[in-house]
Amino acid sequence: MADVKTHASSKPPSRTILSLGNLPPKRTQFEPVRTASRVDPENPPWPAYRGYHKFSFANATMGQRLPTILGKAIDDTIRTLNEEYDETRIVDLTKCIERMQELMKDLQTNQNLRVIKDDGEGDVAMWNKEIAKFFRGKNFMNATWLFAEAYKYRRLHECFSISQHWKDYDVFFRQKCDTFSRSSTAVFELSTRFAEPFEYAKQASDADKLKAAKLVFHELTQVCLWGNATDLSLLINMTEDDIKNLQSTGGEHLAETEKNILGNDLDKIWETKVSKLKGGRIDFVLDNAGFELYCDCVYADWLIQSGIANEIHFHGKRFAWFVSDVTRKDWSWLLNSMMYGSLFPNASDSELASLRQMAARWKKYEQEGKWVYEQHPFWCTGYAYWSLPSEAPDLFIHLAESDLVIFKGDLNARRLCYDCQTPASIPFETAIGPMSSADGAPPVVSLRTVKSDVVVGVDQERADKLDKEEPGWRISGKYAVVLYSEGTPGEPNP
Ligand SMILES: O=P(O)(O)OC[C@H]1O[C@](O)(CO)[C@@H](O)[C@@H]1O
Repeated sequence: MADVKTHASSKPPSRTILSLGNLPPKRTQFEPVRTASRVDPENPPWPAYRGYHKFSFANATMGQRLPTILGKAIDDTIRTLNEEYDETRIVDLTKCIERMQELMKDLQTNQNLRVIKDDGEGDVAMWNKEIAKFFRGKNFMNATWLFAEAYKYRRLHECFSISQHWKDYDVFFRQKCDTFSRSSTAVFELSTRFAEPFEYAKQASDADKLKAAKLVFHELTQVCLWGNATDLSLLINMTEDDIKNLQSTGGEHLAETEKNILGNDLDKIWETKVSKLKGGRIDFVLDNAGFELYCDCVYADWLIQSGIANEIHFHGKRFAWFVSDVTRKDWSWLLNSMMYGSLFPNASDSELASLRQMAARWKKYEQEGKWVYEQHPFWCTGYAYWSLPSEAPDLFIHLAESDLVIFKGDLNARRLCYDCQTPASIPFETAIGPMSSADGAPPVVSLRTVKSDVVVGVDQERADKLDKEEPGWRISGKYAVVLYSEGTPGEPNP
């Protein structure tokens, strides 16, 4: 073999200096970096966040938060194990715990992402196609944060879904129930206002009614928005008072917090959409169980009573997801414990009656088909919503029939915007790509308290100032956005 160092071709070429004076000037900003057709889960429209990025919340989440969350999940399962008496179930659950410990090892030693085992769930094909096409050879820290974090929750589900007796076990269920029962002040603040059917003043003219409806819309949308501040995955060490502060629902507090809504389309949503809607269909893509779900339901109740909607679809998760997301069990738990439970030992009889009155009405909505709870497998995948029309066309066509789709919370916002380093000033419509521009894309609202890096639809100067003066503002949950896209009416063509 020729010595590479002395071979003629290894000599550096002599330097040629080009004069480029007549070419167009260099640009420094290219937006978006990738056009929709070149975007894929490993290559979002702007550079992705990844676990190894120390500048991003991805790093703390993948490195510390996820192992802590998994450790608590193991503790919960051991508690259940200690309460079990049947030998076959005990042996079966012990294996689930061993699988969780293996997952912990994979996470802490940053293993490559393997395929999901076939546990008969409707999402296995979607997961494995995405892993095979885009994440082969990637590990927890260098895969995109959105995918790696979602993948961890799917692997956690697999620990149970391949068991015999514990397929639907929810390691976060105890915690979810617990926060709702610790939210009594805000729970009764709302139930005592909204238990009685909503009515306009007797002499009110149509104009008065519209004005009153606008005010209620403004305030209830904010109640629904700030209900998202109580997120179990972040509030592990919260005191009762901290929770109370986050949940204040009084008018004064709302006026104060409206200043913290950095991108605020509330008026636009009312003027162009909600005020014109009569007997429409509204969809909620839910986020957290317990108090946030309760706020969503209070809001949905008013949307029905005011005649704005006659059908509400609630989209939840099929299994335990990002700690506190709503599953069907959480949904039933909320309505039934409001109706029959004894969660609030210090509440007065009249407060408890208000809660039961509301629960009875909500259950009736369900029986009448005015409220529909759904759980499409796509919601528990690692795909961003840019992929919703192509990966879940049935779901897209279903959403296209809605008059308004409200996406709750931070994770939904991350998935709408592809969870990448989008400049803050990029308009919401651009940031959500096909969910705004695809044929049939429905009107979409994002109600989000900001708890992770990606922020769009916000004045760039304000975002830059906060980056400089208030480090941590992107993950504190102190700020929020209410962003709206009108969509692209027409026949869906996913
Ligand atoms: O319940 P939310 O509002 O979706 O928030 C979930 C939290 O978890 C994260 O996914 C990070 O783990 C962030 O999106 C956010 O901090």
